[in-house]
Amino acid sequence: MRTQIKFIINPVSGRTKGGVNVPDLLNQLLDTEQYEPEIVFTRYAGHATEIASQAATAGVSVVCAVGGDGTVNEVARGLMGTQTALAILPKGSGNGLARHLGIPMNLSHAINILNQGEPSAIDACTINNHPFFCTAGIGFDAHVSSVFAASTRRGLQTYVQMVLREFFTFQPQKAILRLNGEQLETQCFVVAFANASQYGNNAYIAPMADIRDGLLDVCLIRHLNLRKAIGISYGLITKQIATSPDAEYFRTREILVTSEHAFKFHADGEYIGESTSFNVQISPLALRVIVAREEGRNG
Ligand SMILES: Nc1ncnc2c1ncn2[C@@H]1O[C@H](COP(=O)(O)OP(=O)(O)OP(=O)(O)O)[C@@H](O)[C@H]1O
Repeated sequence: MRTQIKFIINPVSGRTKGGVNVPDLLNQLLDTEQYEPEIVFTRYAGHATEIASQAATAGVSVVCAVGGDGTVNEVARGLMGTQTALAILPKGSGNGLARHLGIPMNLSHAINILNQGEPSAIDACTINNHPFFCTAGIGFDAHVSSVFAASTRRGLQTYVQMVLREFFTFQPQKAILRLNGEQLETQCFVVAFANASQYGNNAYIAPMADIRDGLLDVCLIRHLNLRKAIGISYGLITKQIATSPDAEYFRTREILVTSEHAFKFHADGEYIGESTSFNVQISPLALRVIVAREEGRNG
C-alpha cells in the first residue's frame, strides 16, 4: 500500500527565491510507487496548522511543509504528539530546522531525500506555550525578529543591515534565570533556547545542540560591545561561538526567566510579543520527521 503524503505549500514563503513550481517538480521527481500525494496551498497565516492537524486526525502518514521556518513551525505544531511525520521541502530564507536535519536546500535533492527517507523522532519545545522546534529567544534576536516582521523588505542583506542598525541602540536588561535548581541574576543581551543548533542560514547559536537529547541548550550573552559582537558573529557562522568567553551555555529540561522590564520573544524566528516572565520547556521525541536514512541513525 502506498504512503499517503500531504504537501502544504505556503505560496508567499521564499519570495526572494522566486521561480520554482513545486507541484511540477513533485510530478517529475516524487516516487509515486511509494507515495500517494495530495497538494494543498495555504490561504492565510495559521492555515497550515489547521490542515496538518486535520491530516493527522485522518491518519495521513506524512505531512510535508513546503515553505520557510514559519510554515515548518505551523505544520509541526499540528503534528506534535501524533504518529504523522513531518517532512520538509525548504523554500524560505533561513530554513533552520531543515538545515539542522541535513535536508538539502535544493528542492530536487530534498524530494530525493523524501523518496529514500525514514521517520525519526525529535524533541519539541514551547516558550510560554508557543511551540518551537528549532530555536526561541528573548532579547536582541527577538527584537530583530520584531523589526524584520514590521518591514516589507526581505532577504539576507536586509536582515544583516537591520541587525547592524539595531545593535547600536539596543540595551540589555536585567533578568533572573532559574534552571536546574539554580538561580542566576544577570544582564541579558540575548537568551537563546536551542533545540536545533542554528537559527537558520547556518548561523550556529548552539553548535553542540542535539535535537534528540531531551534537553534545551541555553545560550546566554550578557552584554556586547562592537568588538565582542564581531567575535560573536564570526563564531555564529564558523560554529565556534561556544568557545567565546562572551557566550555561556547551560543544558536543561526547563527554564524560567523573569524580569522587571518586558523582553520581546520569538519562536522559530517569528516574533511573538513581549512578556516579563518566560517558561521554556521541552517534550522529548514528540515530533516525527522524515530525514535521510543515515541522518536518522546518526544525527
Ligand atoms: N497564504 C498565505 N498568505 C499569507 N501569509 C501566509 C500564507 N500562508 C502562510 N503564511 C504566513 O507566511 C509567513 C512566512 O512564512 P515562512 O516563514 O514559511 O516563509 P519566509 O518568511 O519566506 O521564510 P523564512 O522564515 O525562512 O524567512 C508565516 O508566518 C505564515 O503564517
